[in-house]
Amino acid sequence: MKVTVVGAGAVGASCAEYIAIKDFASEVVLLDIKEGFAEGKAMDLMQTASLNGFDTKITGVTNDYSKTADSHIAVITSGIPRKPGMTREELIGINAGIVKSVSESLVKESPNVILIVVSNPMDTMTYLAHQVTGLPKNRIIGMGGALDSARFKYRLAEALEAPISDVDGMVIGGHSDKGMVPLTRLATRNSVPASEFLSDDRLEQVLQDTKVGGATLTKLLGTSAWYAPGAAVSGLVQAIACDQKKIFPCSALLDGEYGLSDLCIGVPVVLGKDGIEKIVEINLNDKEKAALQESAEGVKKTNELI
Ligand SMILES: NC(=O)C1=CN([C@@H]2O[C@H](COP(=O)(O)OP(=O)(O)OC[C@H]3O[C@@H](n4cnc5c(N)ncnc54)[C@H](O)[C@@H]3O)[C@@H](O)[C@H]2O)C=CC1
Ligand SMILES: O=C([O-])CC(=O)C(=O)O
Repeated sequence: MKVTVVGAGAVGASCAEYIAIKDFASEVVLLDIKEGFAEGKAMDLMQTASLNGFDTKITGVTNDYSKTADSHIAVITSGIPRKPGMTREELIGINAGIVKSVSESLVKESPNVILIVVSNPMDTMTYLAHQVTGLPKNRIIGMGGALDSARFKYRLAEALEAPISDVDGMVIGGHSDKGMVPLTRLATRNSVPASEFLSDDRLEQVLQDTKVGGATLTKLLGTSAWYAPGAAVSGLVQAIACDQKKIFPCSALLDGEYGLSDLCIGVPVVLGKDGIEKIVEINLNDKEKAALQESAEGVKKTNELI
């Protein structure tokens, strides 16, 4: 199993590290446009192999797509991150051009590849990757919901004063400060609805904290987060590589599901060896439907900018 990660920056390197540590891929190719950068990151990571006990071979290349040939999965993290005070949408001017050329180059060398798009604004970049590559819709996946759900679980565990392994929850909708739809009604602590333990106000606070999860970290760090994003991507890569058939909320091209079409937005999907093997349609209540609809309108507005 060969995995390419484009962009050897904070998220790309973290993602390569988690993939390697889980030791399910034979090879990870890190590619960056900055001369020697991916080579350096790959060498540093390889020097953790004997310490962390993995056999995945990580190589780094400077913009040489021939080295990515016949990748099963490719992750696109190339592009600029936001700075405090910015929205993800403001990155579109620079990142759209990068995602377009990177997607084209990847597919040229690996026509059967499954693409995972991370660069922001992610839902629009996922839509753009569809437009420029024409790959079937199961083979382009946007990563946002897996990360947002991990942040939701973190906030739920904090509110419930419970271990994170005891809580479950999912975030659908666009990967943006306003567009995320944390499904508080369906959140649970060990199968018991979280609403049995938390007041409406506390659950609303969890929801709001989740939606600004990325912005909160960007303010603290001066740039956006990378550990949880890298771990979330590695989870998607593993689900595909190991044909796990796990459900993750991912940005998928919709064609009528949830009453939405012609956009990529976060919905629950089954991930397996063919990428998105199924879009799972869950019954939303009127409030959740309205929130998803509003989120979709926001994503469509951003899509108009490309
Ligand atoms: N979807 C999500 O949940 C998340 C998305 N992101 C997004 O991921 C992107 C990367 O974030 P970071 O890794 O923190 O940024 P970073 O600046 O640390 O790394 C980006 C890397 O991309 C490289 N790059 C730029 N243009 C390239 C090109 N044409 N070809 C190959 N490499 C190129 C840069 O040289 C740099 O090393 C940002 O757009 C950020 O907003 C970040 C976290 C979560
Ligand atoms: O906040 C950002 O800009 C990066 C990102 O998408 C996240 O960490 O959720």
